[in-house]
Amino acid sequence: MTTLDRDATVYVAGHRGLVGSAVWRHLEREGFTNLVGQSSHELDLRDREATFEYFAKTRPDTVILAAAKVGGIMANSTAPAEFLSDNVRIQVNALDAAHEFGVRRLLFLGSSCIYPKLAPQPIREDSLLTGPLEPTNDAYAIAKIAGVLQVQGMRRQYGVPYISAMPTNLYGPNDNFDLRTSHVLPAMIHRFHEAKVAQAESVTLWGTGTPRREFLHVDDLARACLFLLENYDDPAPINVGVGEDLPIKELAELVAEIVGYEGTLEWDTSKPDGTPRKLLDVSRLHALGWTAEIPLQQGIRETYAWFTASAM
Ligand SMILES: NC(=O)C1=CN([C@@H]2O[C@H](COP(=O)(O)OP(=O)(O)OC[C@H]3O[C@@H](n4cnc5c(N)ncnc54)[C@H](OP(=O)(O)O)[C@@H]3O)[C@@H](O)[C@H]2O)C=CC1
Ligand SMILES: C[C@H]1O[C@H](OP(=O)(O)OP(=O)(O)OC[C@H]2O[C@@H](n3cnc4c(=O)[nH]c(N)nc43)[C@H](O)[C@@H]2O)[C@@H](O)[C@@H](O)C1=O
Repeated sequence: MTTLDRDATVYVAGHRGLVGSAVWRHLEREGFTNLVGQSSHELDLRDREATFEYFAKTRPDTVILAAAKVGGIMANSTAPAEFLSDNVRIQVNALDAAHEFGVRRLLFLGSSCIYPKLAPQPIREDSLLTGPLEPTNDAYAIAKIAGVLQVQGMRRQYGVPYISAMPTNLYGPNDNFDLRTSHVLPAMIHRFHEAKVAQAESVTLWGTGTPRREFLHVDDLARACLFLLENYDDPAPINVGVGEDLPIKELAELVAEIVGYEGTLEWDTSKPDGTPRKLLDVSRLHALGWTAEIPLQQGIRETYAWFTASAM
């Protein structure tokens, strides 16, 4: 157990995004006084020289690497070259700069999609690299796997206590609600809200509705990030999830009820389903003493309230 110095410089890379903004809020609540962040316009982490200059100037003590090119199933499957290239460049530059400028603690965020498409459920950390990937996000997964391996390599070669966490599907305030590029939960909130306002008779969702997914509120993830930085120091990536999943069809019914949409659901089966199931085994995290706290229904209610307030 290492208690992070509340006055040390902590760089939250991606601090305006879903995860980075939640991490920032949590660290502020926990008394951190010297948080730093840059928008992608101020610092494009794909630019190696600019990244090294920023680290040289800022000299962070701790880094949470939540900057990435991120998107839902369609964004991933239609722009694989960008998902691979952007993410490899962002993480290689940030990790190299962290080592060069003496960052003491670093958390790299991967994703549950790095595991094989048909991994035994719930998915244990040691399933990594045991089978073929899900084709709709294989490019992104390969980039993230490279990040996990770089962190492991840096630990072995330089002896730095850097770690990797693998969150399950996330949701919450500051998510991307764009109907083409978002993940399923923000897409459903947006679609059902629009349909309620327009009094539409039906809403069309993607795929068959049969795949199962697990959803973690981003405020829970933010708590887990600090917890891991203070309590976890191992080369193996660690899963972060709730330990429960549900079919997309049931999620749709739940979101429709919360939003107050009473029309029917249609399924566009020309759109991809993705992996049939992605439930993380969270027993290692539970054994360390951390569990998720925000129930799905409450989290969706709060996210819907945030969505309507921010759309005003
Ligand atoms: N959302 C999810 O369901 C999941 C996310 N994760 C992981 O969590 C991390 C954060 O994801 P999330 O918060 O959802 O994503 P968001 O898209 O909400 O945020 C991504 C952030 O990265 C920044 N960013 C993107 N490209 C660059 C760049 N070239 N240079 C500098 N900054 C950049 C963006 O900055 P700006 O806003 O200034 O443009 C933004 O703040 C990622 O590593 C992702 O893989 C893992 C599992 C699930
Ligand atoms: C976090 C994770 O997220 C992605 O993987 P995913 O879980 O498959 O992504 P998703 O949230 O977009 O979809 C989940 C399920 O939901 C169905 N679905 C229904 N209707 C809509 C809909 O309207 N939009 C979306 N996006 N999906 C829909 C959709 O067909 C699929 O069956 C990867 O990018 C991966 O890289 C990654 O890291």
